[in-house]
Amino acid sequence: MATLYLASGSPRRRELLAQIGVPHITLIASIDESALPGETANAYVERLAREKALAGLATLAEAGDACVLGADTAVVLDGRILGKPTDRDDALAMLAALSGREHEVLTAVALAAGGRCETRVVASWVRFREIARSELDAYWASGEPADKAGSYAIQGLGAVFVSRVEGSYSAVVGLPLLETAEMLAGFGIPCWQHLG
Ligand SMILES: Cc1cn([C@H]2C[C@H](O)[C@@H](COP(=O)(O)OP(=O)(O)OP(=O)(O)O)O2)c(=O)[nH]c1=O
Repeated sequence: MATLYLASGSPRRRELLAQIGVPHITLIASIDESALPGETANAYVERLAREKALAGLATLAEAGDACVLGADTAVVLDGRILGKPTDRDDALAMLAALSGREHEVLTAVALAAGGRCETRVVASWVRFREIARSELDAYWASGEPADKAGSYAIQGLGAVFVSRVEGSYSAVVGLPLLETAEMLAGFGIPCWQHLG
């Protein structure tokens, strides 16, 4: 069986892969996350996931039978990509824009091995209730928004803002587990390995 590497610094992605019983080794592969001029959100997350997987593969001295997984998540509102906030003002502006509205969450997964690289993009929709100004300040002070796309975490304190989710909950957190399991199977890597 191929050895799976996860090209990600995200603790959420490590936990999600572990949740479905897929052993892996974490790699750190840094890439430039800026969007290209005119690039759609869909094309953006797919490109970043692919670049993370390929950059991860390139760090391995001996690629052998290695398979590298890269992923990227973006929140999309009115066609605008909301990535991780640069600072407090940026986070509060994002959360105020998301307040009382529905937005799309796009997560792309890429698997690279040998000369092969496959990608999938999963779309989900999340609706927020109205958020009060005082809640925005308190939420920022919790530290949770700082490293999350769209400045919130559905799996954390941010859950109190979420009135509705349609699509893949695990994709919103950072890795669509159904689609990831299907893709891994195509590379000969099964899930539930902890069951023997
Ligand atoms: C919307 C949302 C995002 N997120 C997180 C998932 C990702 O870690 C992050 C989006 O940023 P990404 O750039 O996709 O990922 P990352 O920089 O954290 O990790 P890496 O590129 O090394 O894989 O936001 C949540 O944890 N919960 C949520 O509800």
